Amino acid sequence: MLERYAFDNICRVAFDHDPGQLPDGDDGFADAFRDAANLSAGRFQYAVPGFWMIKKALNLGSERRLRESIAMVHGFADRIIRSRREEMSMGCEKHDLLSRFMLLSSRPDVERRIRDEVAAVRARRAVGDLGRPGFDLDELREMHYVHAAITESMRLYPPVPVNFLRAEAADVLPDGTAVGAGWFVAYNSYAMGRMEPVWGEDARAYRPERWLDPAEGTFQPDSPFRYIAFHAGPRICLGKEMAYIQMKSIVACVLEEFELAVDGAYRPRQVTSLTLRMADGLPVRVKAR
Ligand code: HEM
Repeated sequence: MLERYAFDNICRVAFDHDPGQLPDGDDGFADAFRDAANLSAGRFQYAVPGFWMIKKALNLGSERRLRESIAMVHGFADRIIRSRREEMSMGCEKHDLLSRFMLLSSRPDVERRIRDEVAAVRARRAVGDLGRPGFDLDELREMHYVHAAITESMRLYPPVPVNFLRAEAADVLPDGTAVGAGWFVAYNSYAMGRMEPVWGEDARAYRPERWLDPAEGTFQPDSPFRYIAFHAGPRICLGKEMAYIQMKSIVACVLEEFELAVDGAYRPRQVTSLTLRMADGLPVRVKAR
């Protein structure tokens, strides 16, 4: 559900199109996009590296499906671009906002602290404004613990778990490692988020407090080269701040209204794709408060 929600929202921002994946819509574009991402990621998993090139040349199996999915995605994008050009030539443009969901690790103590913080922010409102649904930008900025809880979730479960870049020219990495022209350089954010040399002995523990100033309780950002979930350097994610606003807003609004219970014994099967996904979703018991 969270994935379908994220997809609807990113499409609203990028294309001003609602693929209607929520509540349980069916959209050829969404399926084609998902297939294209999964099949491209699958190219890295062949026992014989580069075998996909032969399948591609012969237009067989997964490569044929990938070609069809990409054609559908391109066709969709071309139609959107054409219609936007027409709209712009007629002098009308539309603007929209993006939301993006994330998975919050289920821990009753964390959930309680989030609720306390959200309630405290709401309580600071003027009396006549107390019941207004949602939170404005300033209120979201005051939610340091929510910010820390989300950041900590993405340290352990980065939405982009592995990232590959291709060196255009020969180069040398800061630690002296030589990289040849045309080489692929990959980093594994999922592994980095769990490494003791990077995060200390409690690297695998979900501990939002590690992001908070002990005295002030305010969020303390870390170097993007260490906390790599949004990439780092000149190509760092451009939507990071927007993503936080939306994730915080959703976490605050959902936890204000509902109690969520995840079966601690359930181990979701993670899928290797361009983004970190769970094969069968995450069953959650939801109770109105
Ligand atoms: C939790 C949410 C998000 C995560 C974890 C995330 C992560 C990333 C990562 C790792 C990259 C680098 C990809 C690469 O260079 O290979 C990236 C790039 C980018 N992201 Fe995000 N992203 C998120 C949300 C968003 C949102 C909401 C937007 C748009 C509003 C966005 C816009 C972009 C753009 C435009 C780039 C390309 C930047 C460039 O290459 O110069 N992202 N993101």
